[in-house]
Amino acid sequence: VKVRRNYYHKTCPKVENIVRAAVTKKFQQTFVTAPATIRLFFHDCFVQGCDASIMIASSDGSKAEKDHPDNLSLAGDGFDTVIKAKEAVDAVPSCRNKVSCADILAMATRDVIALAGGPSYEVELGRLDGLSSTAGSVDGKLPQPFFNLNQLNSLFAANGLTQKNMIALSAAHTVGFSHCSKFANRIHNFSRETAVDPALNQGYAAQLRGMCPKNVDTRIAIDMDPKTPRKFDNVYFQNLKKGKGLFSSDQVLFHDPRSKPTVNNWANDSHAFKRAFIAAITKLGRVGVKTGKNGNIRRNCAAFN
Ligand code: HEM
Ligand SMILES: [Ca+2]
Ligand SMILES: [Ca+2]
Repeated sequence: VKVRRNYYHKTCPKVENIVRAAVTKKFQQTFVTAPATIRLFFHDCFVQGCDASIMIASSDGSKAEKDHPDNLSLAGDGFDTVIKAKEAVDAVPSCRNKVSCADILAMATRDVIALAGGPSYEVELGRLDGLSSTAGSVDGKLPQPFFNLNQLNSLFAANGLTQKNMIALSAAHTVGFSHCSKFANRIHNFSRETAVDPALNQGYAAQLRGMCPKNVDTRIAIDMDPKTPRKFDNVYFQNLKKGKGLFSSDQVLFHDPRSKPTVNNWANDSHAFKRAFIAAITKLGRVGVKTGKNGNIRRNCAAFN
């Protein structure tokens, strides 16, 4: 493991306080800060590792990761959170250009989870920023909402994460929004026999059809957790037990006998869930960490130095 606690102890000892203050301010302006930042961290870590490659803007000649179709629905507030926190860090003369964008994203993610009522944890630091970002590199690296358990497990295993880690991290869908297109197949044209996915709770399906009618405006997004959309809690698992998982990839965690016991456990035991989530997100933060010549500290998170 290359990342560790207190990495900036000498160079920028107050970095965690500086980031927390900037993130808190942004969170108070809009709740979307929380889900947008958490998802940004996930999409960063699964493509080329946790190296802020997701932050790079496309330039004339090359399309960057953020413009791959799987990343187009990342909310702008996540990017803005990292940029604001970086500005706050760089405003302190001794910290200027000493803290990586990848670490700022990891700290901001930790902070928004706590702000949304989720578990608090010590964040490991010491990631350098990556030196490449291409849309092509995203192909096949991110999970799709129609994935089954085997597909989910193999993609997470490719990043060193277990099925338990995957289930714990999926609970990030306890906050935030989804566009209607991401689950439209489950409520309008599921199969030749039935328009609505039989795994969906009937009442919930009717609600979803009301919020997301067939030719709904593509910009419409709805809460992913119908019960506590603004609280980072284990209600995600309680929802799955009621057939209220929004994506097939959520619902399958309760329907597949291999993952069902874990869902049942964490639906009943929020402390066990919190412990598992902390272990999983800490492991996620270690994926593909760059050090030495493989990275640097970007002056501008959206552009290479
Ligand atoms: C397990 C496989 C996963 C699949 C198939 C998946 C898929 C999706 C999809 C389709 C959306 C909706 C995007 C939109 O329409 O705007 C979404 C949102 C979200 N995902 Fe996932 N996701 C997965 C795992 C994760 C993980 C591991 C995390 C973080 C640890 C995460 C965090 C989020 C968050 C916070 C949102 C809400 C974003 C917002 O409100 O801006 N997801 N996910
Ligand atoms: Ca990355
Ligand atoms: Ca919730």
